Amino acid sequence: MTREYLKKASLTPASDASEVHATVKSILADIEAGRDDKAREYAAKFDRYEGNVLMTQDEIDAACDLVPEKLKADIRFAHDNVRRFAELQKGTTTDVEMEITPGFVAGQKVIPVDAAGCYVPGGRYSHIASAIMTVTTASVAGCKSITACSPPRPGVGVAPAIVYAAHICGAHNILAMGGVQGVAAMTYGLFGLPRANILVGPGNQFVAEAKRILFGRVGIDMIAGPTDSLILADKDADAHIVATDLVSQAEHGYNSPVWLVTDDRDLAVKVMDMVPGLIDDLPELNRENAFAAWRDYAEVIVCKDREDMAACSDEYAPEHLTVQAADLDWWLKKLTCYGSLFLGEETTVSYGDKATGTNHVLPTSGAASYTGGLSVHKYMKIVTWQRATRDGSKAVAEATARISRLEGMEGHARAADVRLAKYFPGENFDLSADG
Ligand SMILES: NC(=O)C1=CN([C@@H]2O[C@H](COP(=O)(O)OP(=O)(O)OC[C@H]3O[C@@H](n4cnc5c(N)ncnc54)[C@H](O)[C@@H]3O)[C@@H](O)[C@H]2O)C=CC1
Ligand SMILES: O=C(O)[C@@H](O)CS(=O)(=O)O
Ligand SMILES: [Zn+2]
Repeated sequence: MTREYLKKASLTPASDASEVHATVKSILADIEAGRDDKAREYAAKFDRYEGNVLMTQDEIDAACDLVPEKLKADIRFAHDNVRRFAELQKGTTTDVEMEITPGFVAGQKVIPVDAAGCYVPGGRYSHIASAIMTVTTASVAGCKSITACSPPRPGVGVAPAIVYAAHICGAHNILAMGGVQGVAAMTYGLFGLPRANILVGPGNQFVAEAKRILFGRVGIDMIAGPTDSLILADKDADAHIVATDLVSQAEHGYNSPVWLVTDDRDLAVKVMDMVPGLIDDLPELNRENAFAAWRDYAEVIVCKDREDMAACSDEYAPEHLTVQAADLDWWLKKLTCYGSLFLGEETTVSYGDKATGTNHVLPTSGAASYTGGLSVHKYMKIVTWQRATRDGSKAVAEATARISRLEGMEGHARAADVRLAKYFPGENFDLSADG
């Protein structure tokens, strides 16, 4: 049996890519030329915001005062989990050194980048959790300057809970600016900010494209665009939970794909019957997003067995991958392409999105085939160093001279020759290409 598509997407995240590219490229060029004033113009155009951009301490304090105590406690709970997980990950990459050959030592040193620019999305929803995920990891990495930027609401500014989260997680600057203009402000060093060395954080297709275009002059974490999610479910999965979980991630936006992959046709049919009712039951904005995402981007695929399900999932390389099937250890071992994996019904993508401690800034649109999500490591440069004694350099110099000469790189070879001549006068070396 080949794979059977009970539902096939009519659109993919690449559908409007060239239009988005042209729009973003021209906004970036405009802002690079027109600096702060041009960025303000775009904020007025896209977000109807004309207020202060770089938040003052008084503005930050006033926003924090507006956040209810219970929500503050929840934000601190999530921050603590993300911080401790980031610290654990940081400990896995450390400075090391070894004596490569006698007298010749080579080492690795881990250095955090100076300035991190953290994008916190806020067009449709107030992504408090994204502020926690990005700022906390930058802070644990040891970045000296951390800027959080997020779209302001007209007449209000950045959502107070986002300001509170960015502040307690360690942001040094908070910028009331979203979209391409926010990304540009951090990259070009507008509003008195230092130029970012790395841009991190998720966002819509405009934000993701801005990061993609700017990559090279600034580092980026990855392409973390519109959310996507895949659920692997077998015959024993609870159809209501599977359907609820699919809808939970389709609400992100009209362009958020969700996919169900199963080897049980009956389960697939049950889930497809349930989804429209669950979408109807959502508040208006969420309903509109999920309705369009389910109609245009969702897929339901019946595979012949679990081997085929795993292969199918790896082809999608989803941002979020959930397994609601027997033998979770088998799946953990088998699956290779995902941003974050949720094993069993007892956990769910929403937990990881908001509070578990694993990062929710994750690769989308298949990028999980080559990268994982945001972690403390994305801010850390792993560099190398070396030093040698004169005796220790001898064997390396001889090999270098001969290899360089064989390559035709006489200048390189002579850098070795002069050292051999200086350190070992009177000794003869055969440093010819065929020596
Ligand atoms: N991959 C990941 O790890 C995560 C991804 N996300 C994704 O982040 C996204 C958030 O999107 P939004 O709510 O829209 O917030 P957003 O903050 O990413 O985008 C809002 C900004 O988009 C700009 N914009 C809107 N229309 C535009 C246009 N026509 N031309 C140029 N700029 C325009 C505006 O300047 C506005 O400030 C969703 O797609 C969600 O799925 C969210 C969290 C995590
Ligand atoms: O793409 C993601 O990771 C989002 O699901 C995270 S959140 O739900 O917007 O917090
Ligand atoms: Zn989510």
